[in-house]
Amino acid sequence: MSADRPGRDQPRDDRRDDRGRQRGAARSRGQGHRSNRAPSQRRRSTDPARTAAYDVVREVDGSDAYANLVLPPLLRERGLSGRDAGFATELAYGTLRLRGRYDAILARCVSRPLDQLDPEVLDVLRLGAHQLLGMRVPAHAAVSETVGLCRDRVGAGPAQMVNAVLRAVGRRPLEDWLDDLRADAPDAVTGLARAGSHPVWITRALREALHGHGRDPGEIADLLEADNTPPRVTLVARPGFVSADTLDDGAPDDARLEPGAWAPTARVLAAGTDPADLPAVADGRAGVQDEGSQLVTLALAAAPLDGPDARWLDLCAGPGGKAALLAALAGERDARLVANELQPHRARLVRRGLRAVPEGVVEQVRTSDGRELGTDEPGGYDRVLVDAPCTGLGALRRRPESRWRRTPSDLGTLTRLQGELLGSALDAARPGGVVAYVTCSPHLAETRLVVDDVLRRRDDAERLDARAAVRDVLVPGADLDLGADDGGAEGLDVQLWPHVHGTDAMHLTLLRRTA
Ligand SMILES: C[S@@+](CC[C@H](N)C(=O)[O-])C[C@H]1O[C@@H](n2cnc3c(N)ncnc32)[C@H](O)[C@@H]1O
Repeated sequence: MSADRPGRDQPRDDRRDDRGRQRGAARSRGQGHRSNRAPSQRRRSTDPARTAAYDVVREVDGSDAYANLVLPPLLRERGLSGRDAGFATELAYGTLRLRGRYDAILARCVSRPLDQLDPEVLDVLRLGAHQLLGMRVPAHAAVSETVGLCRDRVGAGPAQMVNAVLRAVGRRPLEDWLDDLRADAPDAVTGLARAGSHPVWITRALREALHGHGRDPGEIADLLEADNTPPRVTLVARPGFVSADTLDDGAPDDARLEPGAWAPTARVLAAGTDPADLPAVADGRAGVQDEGSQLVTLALAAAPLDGPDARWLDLCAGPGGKAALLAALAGERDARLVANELQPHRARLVRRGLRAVPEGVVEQVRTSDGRELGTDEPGGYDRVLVDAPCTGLGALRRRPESRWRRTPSDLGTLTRLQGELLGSALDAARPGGVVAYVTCSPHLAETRLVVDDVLRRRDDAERLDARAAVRDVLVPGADLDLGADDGGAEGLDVQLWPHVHGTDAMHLTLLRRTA
């Protein structure tokens, strides 16, 4: 992070001084005046970017809010943009993501158990730790600004303790701390979890998922690190509406797009460009979509099919990214799409996502329980997508706080629902029709085991080669490493990984309805 080294073209008011503080900005907003209080009572006016990050972290930790919903309006409200907005975002998101790692380090520097600290003080310490160990802010700036933040937002009482603890944290480089965390853990998985900032149960599940999906479980450290790295913004050019090559038509001069690694529809947007500034995104011909999501959708559309190919169903469509790509592909083949979603507000998002699609292509956006659709319309569809509600363990890099909110008990309810939705999707497919079972989680209970369980209980469905279907849609020359092929499900299903493919950990099983 170079927030302390501004670029040449940066307006002077936005620059930070060598203490990591923003020069002049507080005063220019009337926040830098001297207080009448005695010096010991005086609250320091702190950097607005750090204050914003603190307020976001508090909202998320104290009120169960979602960082991606709290941060953007808060930045707008406070007039933070450019480097300050970038600094606040990196500080807030990084602190939330790496909370487990920092707590394990702080526990060694604080004389009492962390759960005996006020939650506000603990969040201040985490923010300080992230500046020291995760952001390359000079140590003296990180400590003094965080102590100032503590005085300003929490009070003078704990400031001395915060000062002492952060000095202790900053005395050693990150790698030394991580070596200690790994060495002192009761077992290897706990060491990996602490150093890689994931709950132990998720670390264990991801390790098992690597093994179960044909990869080396030793890749787990790389996977955890990939989850700690914010993804770049990937766009999808929806075929028939805009080509990937012309996606930047009418875009601001500094918008730069690079080809995706796998999907011909994908373009990666340079940091700092707002996707909404691209006309094609604004009018719905393109959208923001992970490349893994694009690949599984393209693969469903490309899967071999005998007989009619006229009616497609997206059973769990909200908020509508895959439905919009499916509709574009359906339009090119004179097929029609029905998009179904349980939640009315998410069904509205689906309609909005489909705004560029000509009316005849979308037969209906319906709001109903997908578990009933197979009974309501048995055999009515040629291609069906079940992008099932899941733990989202494949998209942890996108949602900084989500790993700390999920619990193993979520799995039971979700896997039951996933099985019922897949059963309904198979009922809705005509004999010979194709069903794609997709999750944004690699957890074996949500992927392999759900499919195996459904297949065990019925004799009218068979697994197809999803790997071949994905390979058919790749950009020419792309070599997608999908792990070991043991001749069973592992050789047919597709499991993508952030540390290998740079995508979310999307799972795809393709099935054919046989009778
Ligand atoms: C993983 S999301 C789908 C993402 C979507 N395919 C996309 O690409 O934007 C799962 C969706 O399933 C919906 N859902 C949950 N239970 C459902 C049910 N019983 N029937 C239909 N949809 C359901 C959720 O509200 C959520 O919008």
